[in-house]
Formats: sequence, structure tokens, C-alpha cells
Amino acid sequence: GSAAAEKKRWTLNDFDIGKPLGRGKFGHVYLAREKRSNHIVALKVLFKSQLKQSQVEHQLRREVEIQSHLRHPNILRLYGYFYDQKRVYLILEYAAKGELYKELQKCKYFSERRAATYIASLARALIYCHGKHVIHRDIKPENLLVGAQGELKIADFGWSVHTFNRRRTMCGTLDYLPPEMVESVEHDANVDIWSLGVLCYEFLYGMPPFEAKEHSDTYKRIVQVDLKFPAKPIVSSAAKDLISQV
Ligand SMILES: CC(C)NC(=O)[C@H]1CCC[C@H]1Nc1nc(Nc2ccc(C(=O)N(C)C3CCN(C)CC3)cc2)ncc1C(F)(F)F
Repeated sequence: GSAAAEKKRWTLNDFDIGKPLGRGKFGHVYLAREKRSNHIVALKVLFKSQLKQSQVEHQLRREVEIQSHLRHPNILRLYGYFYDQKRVYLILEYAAKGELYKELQKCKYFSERRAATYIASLARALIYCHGKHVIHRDIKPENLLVGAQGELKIADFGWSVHTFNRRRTMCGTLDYLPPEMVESVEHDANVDIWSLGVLCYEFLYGMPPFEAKEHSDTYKRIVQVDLKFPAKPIVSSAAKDLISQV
């Protein structure tokens, strides 16, 4: 938005609230329309109490700071934020075609053409982020949304500035973590390239490459890079080569 928009103090009165789009980690997300511009947005409502008890306030602050400065067609925009007594509100770009992981669940796996289109746009978004010394560290289907024209949008607030010693509490799935993070040693932007390979595999086969029943088994498969390609669905050797290289 314009420079003026950047400095504007937003309040809930600036918006007409529409239907709920679903639940995020720390609260609900609503469709909303900014009254003056009639601009459609997603309003993510986070409860301060939950942020406090999960000790993520400082992380949210930094990630909002990063996200609001990123401008790329395959990165979901953060237009601004505001808060009241109990809640923090994030004014986000509305992705009209929703959550990619639901689409992947529905069609089990994607065609090579569709997977290639998604991976190429993610690669462009990561080149942009790494160019600004931002590594994402949380590339996975759940963090991807789809725009009105079917374009991919990285939407998670797991962005973090390029840091070496920021430990990530092992919350959520290990599936997407590369060896250096699973062994929680220092890591750099290449962690995102690894995750891109994991994502490419999951787009084509419908499951992540190192999936296992137990966490400890997933851990072992990752550190050993125990990469196996199922016989079905049929995937080109070019695609397998790309996944192996990445
Ligand atoms: C990346 C992050 C981890 N994920 C999230 O934040 C999630 C948590 C809840 C929603 C989503 N957050 C967003 N979702 C959209 N668009 C959207 C979502 C869902 C549908 C949809 O399928 N239904 C409404 C369907 C319609 C049909 N009925 C049956 C089910 C729901 C359609 C459009 N735009 C921006 C956001 C954002 F990110 F800005 F908040």
C-alpha cells in the first residue's frame, strides 16, 4: 500500500467482518473488507492470552516485522496489524482458493506439470527471501495457500531472519526438517532448499519421503537420507533426479 497506509493506525471499525475462513494456530481467521477502499482481506485474530502462555509474542513481533517487508507474488502479504485489550489482529492478503494441503489431500498427489509450477514459484519466492537474508525454515503444505489465479502463496509466519543459533522447539512434524536441523546444529538458507525437495516429493507421491510411524524412525531416515521412490505413481526420472539433487 501507499506510504500513508503504512503509518495508518488500524482499528476493528475500519473493517466489515465476513465469514470465518477457519482456525489458525492461535485463533480464528475471518474474511473482511476494509470500509474505505472496499479491499477484501483476511483478518487473523490472535488471543494475547494464548500468545503469552506459548511464549511466542517476541517471535510473532519479529515475524510480523519480516513479513510486512516482503513483497513477492508468491508470498502472502501482511498489510498491517493492530491490537486491543485481548487480541492481536493481523491484516493479511486473502488467498481466494484456500489451503493447498486440502487440495493435495483431495487429489492425493499432483501431476508433474502442476507440481513443477508450484515448485518453480516457491523457488522464486525463496530466491527472493534468501536475497534478503530471510530463511523460512517451515516450508510444508500446511503453510501454503492458493490465490485466485491458482498461484501459490507462502503464508506462514515461521519466517525468521537468517540466524545461526536460534533453536527451533521441535513442535509439529519433523518430516520437513533437513539433517542439520534434526541434529539441531548450525544451519543456513539451504534448509529451505532441502524442504523444497521434500515438498516436491510429497506433491508427486502424496506423502513425505522420510515418513515413519515413530519420530525416532523419521529422524533416522532423515539423517541417513534414506530416500526411496515408490513404484507408483509413475514419476519421470528427471523429477526423481531433481528431488535427489535438492
Ligand atoms: C497459512 C496458515 C498456516 N493457514 C491459515 O492461516 C489458514 C487458517 C484458516 C484459513 C487460512 N488462512 C487464510 N486463508 C485464506 N483463504 C482461504 C482459506 C480457506 C478457504 C476455504 O477453503 N474455505 C473457507 C472453505 C469453504 C468451504 N467450507 C466447507 C470449508 C472451508 C478459502 C480461502 N486467505 C488468507 C489466510 C491467512 F493466512 F491470511 F490468514
